[in-house]
Amino acid sequence: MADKLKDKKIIFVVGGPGSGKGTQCEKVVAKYGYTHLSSGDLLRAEVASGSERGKQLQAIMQKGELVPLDTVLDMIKDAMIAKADTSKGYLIDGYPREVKQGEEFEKKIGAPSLLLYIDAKGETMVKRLMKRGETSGRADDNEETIKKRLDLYYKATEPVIAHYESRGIVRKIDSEPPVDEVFKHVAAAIDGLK
Ligand SMILES: Nc1nc2c(ncn2[C@@H]2O[C@H](COP(=O)(O)OP(=O)(O)OP(=O)(O)O)[C@@H](O)[C@H]2O)c(=O)[nH]1
Ligand SMILES: O=c1ccn([C@@H]2O[C@H](COP(=O)(O)OP(=O)(O)O)[C@@H](O)[C@H]2O)c(=O)[nH]1
Ligand SMILES: [Mg+2]
Repeated sequence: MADKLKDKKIIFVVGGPGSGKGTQCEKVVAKYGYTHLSSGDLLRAEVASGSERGKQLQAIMQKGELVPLDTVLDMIKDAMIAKADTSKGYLIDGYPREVKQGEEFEKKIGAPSLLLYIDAKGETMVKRLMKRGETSGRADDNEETIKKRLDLYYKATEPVIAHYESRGIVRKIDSEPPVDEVFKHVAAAIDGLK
């Protein structure tokens, strides 16, 4: 039941591949006890399960393309409901990827109170992902797929930020500095919520 999700705080965390969304979300969990749901992690868990659906997802992700909207939204919704009794709020990391995804999320679940826009330069993101790729085991942390993810980010995801800007809920965070420095700004944005 989506009723369970009424009145929960929702924070969208949007930024390019390797901008540091996951890193900052972990720190928010530690300080504020929000529930962290990374759409990419949910998809990778489905791939790891070896299911038929997982095999289809893997092919899409390997190419750096977007998985169909309903698939991701259903996964996020299920994960949110599973945590609803203990959660005071949710960090939705890596979602929405395109304006339509955000609209569907709001229809089925609810409106976000804040959008954290984690912003790094393209060359920084590429460098970080190439480095992460040395140990991450992620099939998409390779030069060719990184380039595609970055292109798709600029094309499909950046318009999401403009879409929410008019509502006054976007906080842009520069993620070029060291992690703890960046987190100070993230924390200030969340403190401003109450
Ligand atoms: N200097 C600096 N490096 C960072 C910061 N955040 C992350 N990094 C580095 O960048 C890499 C990518 O960070 P992630 O948090 O995995 O990035 P992400 O945005 O979740 O990336 P995807 O999972 O690909 O969407 C990490 O392995 C860190 O080494 C930051 O705030 N400052
Ligand atoms: O809402 C989403 C989130 C992720 N993905 C897929 O999952 C991959 C990894 O997403 P993640 O957020 O983990 O990493 P990023 O691409 O931001 O580096 C993407 O390239 C997409 O193929 C998707 O299709 N829809
Ligand atoms: Mg991530």
